[in-house]
Amino acid sequence: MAILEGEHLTKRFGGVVAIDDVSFSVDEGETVGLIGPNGAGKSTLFRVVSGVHEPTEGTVRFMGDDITGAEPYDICHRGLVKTHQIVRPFGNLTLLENATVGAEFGGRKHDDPEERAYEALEFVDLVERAHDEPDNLSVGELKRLEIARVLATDPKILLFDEVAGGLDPEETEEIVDLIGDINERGQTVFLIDHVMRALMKVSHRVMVLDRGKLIAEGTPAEIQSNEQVIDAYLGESARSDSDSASNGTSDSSAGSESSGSARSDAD
Ligand SMILES: Nc1ncnc2c1ncn2[C@@H]1O[C@H](COP(=O)(O)OP(=O)(O)OP(=O)(O)O)[C@@H](O)[C@H]1O
Repeated sequence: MAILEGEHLTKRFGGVVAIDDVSFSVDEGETVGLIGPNGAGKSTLFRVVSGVHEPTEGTVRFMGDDITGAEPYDICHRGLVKTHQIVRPFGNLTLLENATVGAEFGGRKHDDPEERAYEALEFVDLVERAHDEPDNLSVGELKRLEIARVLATDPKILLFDEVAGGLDPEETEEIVDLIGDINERGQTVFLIDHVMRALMKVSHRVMVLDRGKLIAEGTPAEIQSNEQVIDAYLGESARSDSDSASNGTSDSSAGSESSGSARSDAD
C-alpha cells in the first residue's frame, strides 16, 4: 500500500521550474532512494512533500489523505518528518533536550516526550551523551542526533536529505546500518544522497530526477545500468563498474565518482 504519493507535482520559483510534473509513490515499509545531479530538484521535492513549500501544481497524499499545502507541523503530527540537510541543533540545549523538542513537536500521543527522546538517543547510540551539548559532537554524531530528533516524533515515514553527506566511510557505514535498522522495525524511508554506495546499499528502489523531471526508477541494479541515468548523473565509470561487475570483477553495489556529482563513499 502506498504511504506517500505525489501526483503531477510542479514547483516553480519565478522562472525556475524546480520540479516539473513529478508523479511517484512510496509503499509502506519500503526504503526508496532519490538521486540526481545538483539542482535536479530533489530537496525541493522533499520540501513540497513535507510542507515547507506549497506546490505550484499537483497533489501530495499521505496514507491516502490529501495533505497538499498542509503546514509542516501538521504533516509531522500525521507521521511524516524530514531531516535537515544542514544540521543545526540548539547549541544551548543538551542532546536529550534537543531530542525532546522533536518529541514534543511530533505531538502524537506522547505520554512522556522525554522518555521517547531517550529511546531515540538510545537507538542512535548517543544515550551516554544525553546530558552533553551538541558543540562537543563530531559530524557523524551530529547526524545521528538529527536522526534521533526525527525519530522522537514517532514517524511512519522518514525523509533523509543527504544524511550521509560529509561523513567518513566508517561514519557512513554506521548511518547505513542505522537506516537499515529503522526500516527493519517497520518505518518507511525516503532518502536523498550523493553517496552512491550508501544509497544503493540501503534502497529497495531508486528514483532519478534530472532537471525537475523523474527520468527513471527501478532497483539499484537497474538504475546503475540505465544508460540515461549514467549519462545524466552516474557518469562513465558507472558503465565500466557495471560491465566489470557482470564479468565478476567488481563490486556492483558500488557507486562511482563522476562529473554529475555522484560520490563513492571514499569522500
Ligand atoms: N527557495 C528557492 N528559491 C528559488 N530557487 C530555488 C529555491 N529552492 C531551490 N531553487 C532552485 O530550484 C532548483 C532545484 O534545487 P534543489 O535544491 O531542489 O536541487 P537538488 O537536486 O536538491 O540539488 P543538490 O543536490 O545540490 O542539493 C535549482 O535551480 C535551485 O536553484
